Amino acid sequence: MEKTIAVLPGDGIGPEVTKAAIKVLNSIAMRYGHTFHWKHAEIGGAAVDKYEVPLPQETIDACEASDAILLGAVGGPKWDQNAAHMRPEKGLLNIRKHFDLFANIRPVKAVPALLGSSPLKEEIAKQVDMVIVRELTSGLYFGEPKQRSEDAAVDTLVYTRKEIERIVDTAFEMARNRRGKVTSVDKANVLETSKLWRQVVEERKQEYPDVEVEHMLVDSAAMKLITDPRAFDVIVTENMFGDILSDEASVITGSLGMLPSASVRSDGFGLYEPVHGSAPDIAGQNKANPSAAILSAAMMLKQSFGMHAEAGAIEAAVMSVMDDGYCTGDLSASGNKVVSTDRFVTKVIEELERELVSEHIMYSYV
Ligand SMILES: NC(=O)c1ccc[n+]([C@@H]2O[C@H](COP(=O)([O-])OP(=O)(O)OC[C@H]3O[C@@H](n4cnc5c(N)ncnc54)[C@H](O)[C@@H]3O)[C@@H](O)[C@H]2O)c1
Ligand SMILES: CC(C)[C@H](C(=O)O)[C@@H](O)C(=O)O
Ligand SMILES: [Mg+2]
Repeated sequence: MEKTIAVLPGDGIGPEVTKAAIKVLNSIAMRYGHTFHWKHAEIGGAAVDKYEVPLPQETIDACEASDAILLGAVGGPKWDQNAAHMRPEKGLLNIRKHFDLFANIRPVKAVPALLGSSPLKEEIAKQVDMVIVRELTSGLYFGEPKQRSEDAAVDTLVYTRKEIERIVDTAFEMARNRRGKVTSVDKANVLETSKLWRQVVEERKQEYPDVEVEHMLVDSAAMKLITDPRAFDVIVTENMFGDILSDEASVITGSLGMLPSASVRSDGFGLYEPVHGSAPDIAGQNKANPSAAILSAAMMLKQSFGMHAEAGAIEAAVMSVMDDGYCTGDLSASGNKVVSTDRFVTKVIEELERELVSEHIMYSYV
């Protein structure tokens, strides 16, 4: 197959982990006979510096001319004092909205070689296998009015029935292909948007009689994620709750640097990015864990291009390098050998080039 991929490295460790993902994808292209064309463009702080906007039209054009988008991370102290419309994060929010990427899929699965790095007991962490389905283009991030004066500030939480229906349907479809359980997380004891959310889940569940549904308040869900994460299969929730719960869930796997994500719309077009941020504290030091970016690239192959075997090969290669005892500094507690970002990527590519690599599908989300 021939595909064009827009690459938006962004800021901090974004360029380091994106470069790693591209190396892995080039190795896949060689092995499976695909051609990937790369269209590099700026987003976030890098775009603010060059174009004075966090999402320039040039970047939108590059993405529109591509089959999928691969993104690193945005943000950093250099731009933290910027006005809201000039913040790197605004570029990320705008690109999600522009392309209507309403479904943010964040799979969380225990990695056997990293159980020693999980803050949870091994017997709990090792059975974790869930997907967080986060609504990404509405809610508190986008609601109007959004404004600030000297003595007061306003953010607005709005959800329409249609916005809730489409994300809830995404979660039900996914649960059908997994263990058949959806946990809808809200704050229906306080928020009107959550009451509508809960009502829509109740209505939509009539179409999915084979799926078990439970409702959980977000504070209780945050507690349960740590005490009994095995109880979750598919979690569906609104934008901000999903942001918070996914960082919390990520550390069960040992590190935020492990968690990939896909942000997709109904026709399969998507943006793929690690869940983590630009990690300014380790940027430019060849220390970042590239796994989340590499596994996000695997999600792209599977979800946007239907390349299931190729995605499975990448997931297997990353796991195999960890099984062989290699990791980056964020996972030093696992007892594995700490190597640089570059060395880790070289190891992954060596695994991919070994004919024996098993094309084992680790994450189940499509
Ligand atoms: N999707 C995104 O682009 C995204 C996501 C989250 C935060 N951010 C932005 O990133 C900046 C920094 O935010 P933060 O510090 O709160 O969150 P962060 O995710 O960047 O970092 C949190 C901690 O995790 C570590 N970490 C994160 N990714 C890692 C990796 N791949 N390998 C090893 N260690 C890793 C960092 O070193 C840091 O100690 C902010 O400007 C924030 O807005 C961007
Ligand atoms: C950087 C920020 C705007 C973003 C979000 O909150 O969505 C990030 O935390 C994420 O999880 O992708
Ligand atoms: Mg986040």
